[in-house]
Amino acid sequence: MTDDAPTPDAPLRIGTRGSPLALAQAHETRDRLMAAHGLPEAAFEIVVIKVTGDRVQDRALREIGGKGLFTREIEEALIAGEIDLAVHSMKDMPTLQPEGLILDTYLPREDPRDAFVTLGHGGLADLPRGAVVGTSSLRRRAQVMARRPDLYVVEFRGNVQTRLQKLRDGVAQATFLAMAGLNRLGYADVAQSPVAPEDMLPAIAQGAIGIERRTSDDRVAALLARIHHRATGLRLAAERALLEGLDGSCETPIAGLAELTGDSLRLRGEILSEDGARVLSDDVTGPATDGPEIGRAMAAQLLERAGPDFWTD
Ligand SMILES: NCc1[nH]cc(CCC(=O)O)c1CC(=O)O
Repeated sequence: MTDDAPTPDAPLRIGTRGSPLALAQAHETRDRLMAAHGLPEAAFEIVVIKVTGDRVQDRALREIGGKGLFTREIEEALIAGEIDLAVHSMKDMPTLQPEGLILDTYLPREDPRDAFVTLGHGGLADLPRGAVVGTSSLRRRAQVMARRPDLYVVEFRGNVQTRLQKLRDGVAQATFLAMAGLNRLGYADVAQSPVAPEDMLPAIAQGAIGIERRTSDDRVAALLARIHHRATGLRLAAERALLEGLDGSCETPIAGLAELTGDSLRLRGEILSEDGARVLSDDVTGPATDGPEIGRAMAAQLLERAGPDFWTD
């Protein structure tokens, strides 16, 4: 290791939210850095930052600020030099980073699929007429309504335990969670079944962890270079170009998934009206390194087909 490696006296400060999933992701980042550089655990410090999105539990996220709600305060700490890197669920990240920050390091992606979680109802198709599905995601809401217009969708927030309790209390018959979150938290026993992307295309970047740093910090850049997962980076480049082209925020139901097979990349994208009545999708395969172009072209194509009033009607 070089002279400027972090030490127990001057540890590398890893910023994260305090939720169980965020902490698991910060620990995974630390463990990968330890292994890649032969550093002791004491060379790292996990710094928990309280963010608005975690404090406010009684309102829908899009009412209190939409995308960036879980990340803005962490980015401020990074800019202020209170932490040296920030670990994020890429699904929650806007496509543009604040001046002075860069987000180009990805850990190997977890399962990107959604999980259908229920206490004894099989799959979405097996739910009785008029059953209730809990979700706070506009995408999942629209996708459920597209396939089962007879169902009711109610707002569902909180951690995995809270949501399972709501199912036990009969507030809803089913909910959706990211497989990645369940896997990272070790909830293998939770009543769940992965939903095929053909049935429900996941959120852009679902299951991917990204690490943000100060653009000027060459030392951290060098440390992170060794844990970057290239294949995840290629997939995310395609998905996030699609998101950026669609100008996606939390306020619009958008789904997308890129997959790599050897040197070829397949990108699937989908936009939905909020009530799920209109669904437009696209599926394009091209060279693995053309993700940004494929994503941008798909966004333009979908917007063209959607017309100006798709999300405002
Ligand atoms: N919006 C919240 C959020 N952000 C990332 C994940 C799951 C983990 C991931 O996708 O990486 C979740 C919860 C969920 O959708 O179940």
